[in-house]
Amino acid sequence: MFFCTNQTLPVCSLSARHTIDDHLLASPGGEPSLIPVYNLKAAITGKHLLKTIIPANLNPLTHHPPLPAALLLSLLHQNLVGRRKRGQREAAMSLIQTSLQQCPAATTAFSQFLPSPSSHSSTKLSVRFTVSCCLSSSPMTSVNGNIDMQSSDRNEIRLGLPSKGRMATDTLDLLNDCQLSVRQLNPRQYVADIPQLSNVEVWFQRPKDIVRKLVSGDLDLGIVGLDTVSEFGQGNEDLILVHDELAYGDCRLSLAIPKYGIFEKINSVKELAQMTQWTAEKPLRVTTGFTYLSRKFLRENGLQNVVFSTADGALEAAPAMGIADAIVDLVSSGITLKENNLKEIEGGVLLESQAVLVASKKSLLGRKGLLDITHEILERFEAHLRALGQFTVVANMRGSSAEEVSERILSQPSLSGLQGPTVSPVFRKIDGEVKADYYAIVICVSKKQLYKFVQQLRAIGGSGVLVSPLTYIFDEETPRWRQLLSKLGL
Ligand SMILES: Nc1ncnc2c1ncn2[C@@H]1O[C@H](COP(=O)(O)OP(=O)(O)OP(=O)(O)O)[C@@H](O)[C@H]1O
Ligand SMILES: O=P(O)(O)OC[C@H]1O[C@H](OP(=O)(O)OP(=O)(O)O)[C@H](O)[C@@H]1O
Repeated sequence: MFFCTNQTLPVCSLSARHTIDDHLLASPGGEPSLIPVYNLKAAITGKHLLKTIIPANLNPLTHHPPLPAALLLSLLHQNLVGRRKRGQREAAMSLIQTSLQQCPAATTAFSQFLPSPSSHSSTKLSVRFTVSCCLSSSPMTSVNGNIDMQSSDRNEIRLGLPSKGRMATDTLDLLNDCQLSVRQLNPRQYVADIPQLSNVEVWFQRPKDIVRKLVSGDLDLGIVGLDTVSEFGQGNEDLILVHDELAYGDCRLSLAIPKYGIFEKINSVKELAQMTQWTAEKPLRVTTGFTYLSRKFLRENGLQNVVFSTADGALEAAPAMGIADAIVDLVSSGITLKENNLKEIEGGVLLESQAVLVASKKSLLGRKGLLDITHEILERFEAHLRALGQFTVVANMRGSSAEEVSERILSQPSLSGLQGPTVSPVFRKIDGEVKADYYAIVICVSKKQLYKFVQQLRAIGGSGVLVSPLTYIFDEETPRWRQLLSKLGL
């Protein structure tokens, strides 16, 4: 990413590698279908495809007010190394050229950089673009090398999801289970949408970048582990937990020390802090990816003389390599610690973590439509997660009236379900007359309690028990929604 200037206008250039193979291959009959992608007129208003080539933190197409027509798409580098026939390549180039010619500024750039046809000799077609936008006013600033497009200017709501790692698949599964499937046109594309939620852009990012971008205002909502929010959010009050228990990504952030040597008899943080070894000259050496939380935790636990080092993974190797005395890392099964001769100690858990839905408070209060979208996502998550732990049980019970059957059921507190049983008569023809001497009961039962429930039901005359999974349980109003409104002062 780089900046350049022209004489009168501030110009920002972004470069992004983008392969056009997929668009070519996807088109019926192998004919290039580049016009929607590279037609600059369409690009200015049609946000859809140009997003493919624009990095997450700048979207000139959705910039509001709309950018002046001088959106400059310049073809910088062309590397034709694909399985393209010469005719197809030429057709593609001609389409690009036609499209670019619709923007006078772009035409110049294109003719400057268009490679000669003789260079189209390889077997895979890939093109690197630079997207430049010229602005008559300058809403862009450069902050630590990042471009700040005054993100509040955009109209879309942005949801950040983990692009890879442990959380990625489970997050998509959760959304899928809530009928909020993410539609990603190309696995290499970092932007996607959720057809059920209009005006929502999904941006795939590394978990820590999701938190950073929530803080910078480049994302509005995100799903990451609580550990990541706590470490990279660093207590920032703009970050609000909308749902703090999404029921996956369970792990704990723990301090661990070797089982051997000077630590053999150390079994608690208190004992670790009381060791006389740690001095200003020879401090406790801790390797962690969570320096913010670790520093706070160790200080609060009386460990003053500590130095930190970081690594991107496999931290458990650090003590055995002689690089560290202790580590602070995520643990779930504990196998990695065990296999590396390390142990957790009493009082050494910094944080219990699982996946959470987090939002920017500023966005919630300022971005049009975000509160409604957040409400919908929250309701769907809550309804799905509540249902996950429950079965619906339908059973028959002989009785003289619905009230009498209900009384029998309610006499057993564990049979009362969420609000109480639904009891309805089962009509049969008895001696030529339609009568109800059986009642069907419908109750929600915790999955863990199912067998005990069936036994109790039988004990009071239940029979023909049918058990089925539940998809959603929508409550009257989710307590988390009320909590969110109160955190926002609404
Ligand atoms: N062993 C584990 N068991 C369960 N959940 C874990 C475990 N390790 C990590 N997690 C959760 O998954 C999240 C992502 O972890 P992962 O290691 O995949 O991140 P990453 O994107 O590869 O991070 P990094 O950018 O540091 O490489 C963590 O923040 C945590 O919430
Ligand atoms: O308690 P366990 O079930 O053994 O899991 C713990 C390990 O899982 C995570 O690492 P990950 O596998 O994501 O690899 P990494 O070390 O490269 O981050 C974490 O950093 C631990 O190393």
